[in-house]
Amino acid sequence: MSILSLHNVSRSFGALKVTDDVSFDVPTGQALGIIGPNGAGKSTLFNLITGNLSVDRGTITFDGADVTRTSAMHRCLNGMGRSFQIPQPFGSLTVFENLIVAATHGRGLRERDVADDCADILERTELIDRANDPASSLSLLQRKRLELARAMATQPKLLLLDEIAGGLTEGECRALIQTIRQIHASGVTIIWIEHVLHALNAVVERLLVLDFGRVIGIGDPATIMASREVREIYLGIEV
Ligand SMILES: Nc1ncnc2c1ncn2[C@@H]1O[C@H](COP(=O)(O)OP(=O)(O)OP(=O)(O)O)[C@@H](O)[C@H]1O
Repeated sequence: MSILSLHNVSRSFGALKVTDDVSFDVPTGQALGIIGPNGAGKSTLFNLITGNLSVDRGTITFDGADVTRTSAMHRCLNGMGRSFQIPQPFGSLTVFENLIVAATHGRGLRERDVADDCADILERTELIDRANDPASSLSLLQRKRLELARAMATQPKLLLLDEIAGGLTEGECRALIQTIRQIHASGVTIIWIEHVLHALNAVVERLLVLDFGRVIGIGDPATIMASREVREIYLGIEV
């Protein structure tokens, strides 16, 4: 059973085809990693999946329903949560208030109905000690954790992570991986765009490679990373 299916999805910006006839399925409960060179179209693909951009052609099915023409808000309310490449929390609000905003808007509920869940998410993302501090006072790792927590506050069935490990030290990266593994183990399906390959490989069961907007490989991570095409195109290694 797939929670997400893309069928022949394409999108251009003017003459530039950024998403080119992309089709793939994500089985419920799986973690899928997406890799590819800068400009390959990874973030654009996320924006098409979440409804932040509209497709030119093709269909997107989420949780059994065709969502191709629905809004980003509709998809969020129905269980798609995402983080953004550049965290943009409400800096003057506290960490807890940031979660409340995400939860009330992302789930269509009132504050008193989401407060306990928000506290629980702050525990799981190791931010509970910073709950009453302004978001602007957080370290980079904590801002990444808040980005993750805000996505989790919408109670996603499918969590999309856009380069959440970028810029972290090795130790910070390991700590974040641990949290993401725990979220995945709790049953959340994950699609994760990442350049930090060891972080991806610690979590995902399948890898998809994009190049010039096309899927050039999808499968188990070891097979994908060993393939001649991926090594040539993505890693720039001549074989
Ligand atoms: N709104 C837009 N208008 C015009 N061109 C765009 C737009 N958004 C993205 N592009 C172009 O589409 C291509 C793919 O961009 P995208 O951000 O999806 O790539 P990416 O794989 O996520 O890159 P990175 O790894 O650097 O984040 C790039 O050439 C980019 O300049």
